[in-house]
Amino acid sequence: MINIHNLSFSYNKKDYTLENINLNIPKGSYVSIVGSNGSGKTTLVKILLKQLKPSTGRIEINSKKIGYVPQRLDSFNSQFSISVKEILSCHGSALKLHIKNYSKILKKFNLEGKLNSLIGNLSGGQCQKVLIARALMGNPQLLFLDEMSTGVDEQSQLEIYDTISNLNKTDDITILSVEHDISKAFRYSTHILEVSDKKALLYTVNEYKNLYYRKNFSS
Ligand SMILES: Nc1ncnc2c1ncn2[C@@H]1O[C@H](COP(=O)(O)OP(=O)(O)OP(=O)(O)O)[C@@H](O)[C@H]1O
Repeated sequence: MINIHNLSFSYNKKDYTLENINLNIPKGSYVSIVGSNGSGKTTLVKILLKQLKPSTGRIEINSKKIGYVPQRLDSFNSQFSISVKEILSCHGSALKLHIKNYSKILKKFNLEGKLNSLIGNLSGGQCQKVLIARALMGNPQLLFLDEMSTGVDEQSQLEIYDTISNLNKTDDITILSVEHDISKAFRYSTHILEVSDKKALLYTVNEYKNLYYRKNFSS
C-alpha cells in the first residue's frame, strides 16, 4: 500500500528529523505509529500526506482516496462559531461531492442530532467522531489519524477504536494511526511502526509485544 525508499527529512537543512527510512506498509493493515514525544511521528504522517516534502527519497502510495483525521484542535472551543454541518459541507465541496443528506454521514456515530450544533459545544469524543465522519466522506482506502483518543473519555474512546477497527476489518481500509496508548495499539492494530532515533521500523504486533515486554519487564 505504501512503499518508502531512502526517505530523509530535515526542517532546518542541518539536522535530520528522519533519516534513511525504508518501509513497506501492507494493504489492509492497521498500523499504530508509536514513539516518544518529538521523535517524528507527526512529521512522518505529514510527509505521507504531502504536507511536507522529503529532503531525499521516494514514496509510492497505492491509493488515490486518502482520509485524514488531524489532532483535535483546542481552537474548537465554544467561541468558534462553525457548525458540524458547515464543517462537513466545506469538506464535501473541497472533494466535489454532491451530498444532500449530511445527517446520514453522522448516523454511524449516532450524532445525527448534532448536525446544527456548533463544533465547540460538542464533547471531546463527539468532536473526534465528527472529524472521523468527515474523513470518511470521500470513501478513503487509506486513513491517517493523529492521536485519536486525546481529550476523549474512556467510553467514547472504546466506541472510536471499535469503529476504526471495523473500518479496517470490514471495509478493508488501511489505517495509520499515531498512538500514545500502547495498550490500545496492542489491542487493535495489526502492526506497530516505531519511530525512534530518526529511524522508523515496522513490526507485527506480536513481534513488537515480545520486544516491548523484554525491554520493559525483563530483569
Ligand atoms: N514546523 C516545524 N519546524 C521545525 N521543527 C519542527 C516543526 N514541527 C516539528 N518540529 C520538530 O521536529 C521533531 C519531530 O516533531 P513531531 O511533531 O513530528 O514529533 P512527534 O513524534 O509527533 O511528537 P509528539 O508525540 O509530541 O506529538 C521535534 O523535535 C519537533 O520539535
